[in-house]
Amino acid sequence: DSGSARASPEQYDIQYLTPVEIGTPPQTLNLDVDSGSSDLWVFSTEMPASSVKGQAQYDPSKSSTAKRVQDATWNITYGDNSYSEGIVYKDVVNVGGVSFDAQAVEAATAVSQTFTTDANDDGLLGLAFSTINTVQPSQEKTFFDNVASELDAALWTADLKYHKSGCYDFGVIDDSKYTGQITYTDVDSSDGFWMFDVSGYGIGNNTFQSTSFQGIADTGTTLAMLPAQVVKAYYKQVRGAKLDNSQGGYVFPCQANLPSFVYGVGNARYEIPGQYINYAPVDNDGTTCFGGIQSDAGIGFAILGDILLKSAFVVFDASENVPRLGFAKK
Ligand SMILES: O=C(CN1CCCCC1)Nc1ccc2c(c1)OCO2
Repeated sequence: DSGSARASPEQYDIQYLTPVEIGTPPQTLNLDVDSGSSDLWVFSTEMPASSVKGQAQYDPSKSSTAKRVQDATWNITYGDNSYSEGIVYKDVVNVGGVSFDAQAVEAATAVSQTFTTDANDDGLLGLAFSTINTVQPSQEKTFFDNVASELDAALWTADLKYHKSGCYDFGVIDDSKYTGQITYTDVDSSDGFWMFDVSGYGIGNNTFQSTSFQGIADTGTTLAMLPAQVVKAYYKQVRGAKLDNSQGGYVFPCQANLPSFVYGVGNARYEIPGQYINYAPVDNDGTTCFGGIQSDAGIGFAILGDILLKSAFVVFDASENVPRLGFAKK
């Protein structure tokens, strides 16, 4: 079995949304596929109308295959302090043609303001490791863990794009989506994340610095949060850039000509074009812009979010004893 689903960007590529069919007859919700968390949760008819502003809601009462998981609850707080909680059903879930008939569908009963204000995002589909799923008293499995044994290969791939729709594929590596070789590197999943070593970095055409640091491949995070010294060195190359704590990070004149950012995976080198690093204006007249590369200070590891992931074709491979990540140019 294998399948493919669209990943469509919201404004500024803040996140990418993927249509997911839930229940019988299928209810289609647009979810944020998030390799940085492991709960599949949805806006639902179980939450107060005041916290729903345009989102599609999962209605278990309209699904003949929905079964309540008695006494099960969940609650999750993300790195940006957004929050959701609720109850649990088992139901059919279909992503890009890959289906599982008893997936834990976590129906929200409450969400934080940031979720309510994003009318297009109907919930999340977590693809990190099931060890950090938040359902209590019995932890549930991610969609990928549930379907892995049925897939032609126990892997999924991310082909995110700059201001364009891309794809998440399940069970197959589509060789037409990348060029050259895929470079693989081992994953340390002990914290539940797709965590690996970045082997170094380079700024524009400057010499590559072979200084490795740990990071997680996180499709659910917009920006690339990197070690403070790396970020400082990058913006030193941008005239007019400054760390503006009132904005929450480095900003620069929107007209700035940004250098590219090179990152290493093993002996391979991948480049984020400078254009990708001009994330979005912070003011209405578009004079000051917010950087797509920011500091990971206080997190404990780097977060390789969409700004970085969209520069490559990425393989999330659980087919061997040790999980691994593959990167290829495209
Ligand atoms: O919170 C997220 C991503 N988050 C995923 C769920 C939807 C809303 C965005 N990323 C994140 C992860 C670690 C962080 C952080 C942000 O800010 C500081 O540390």
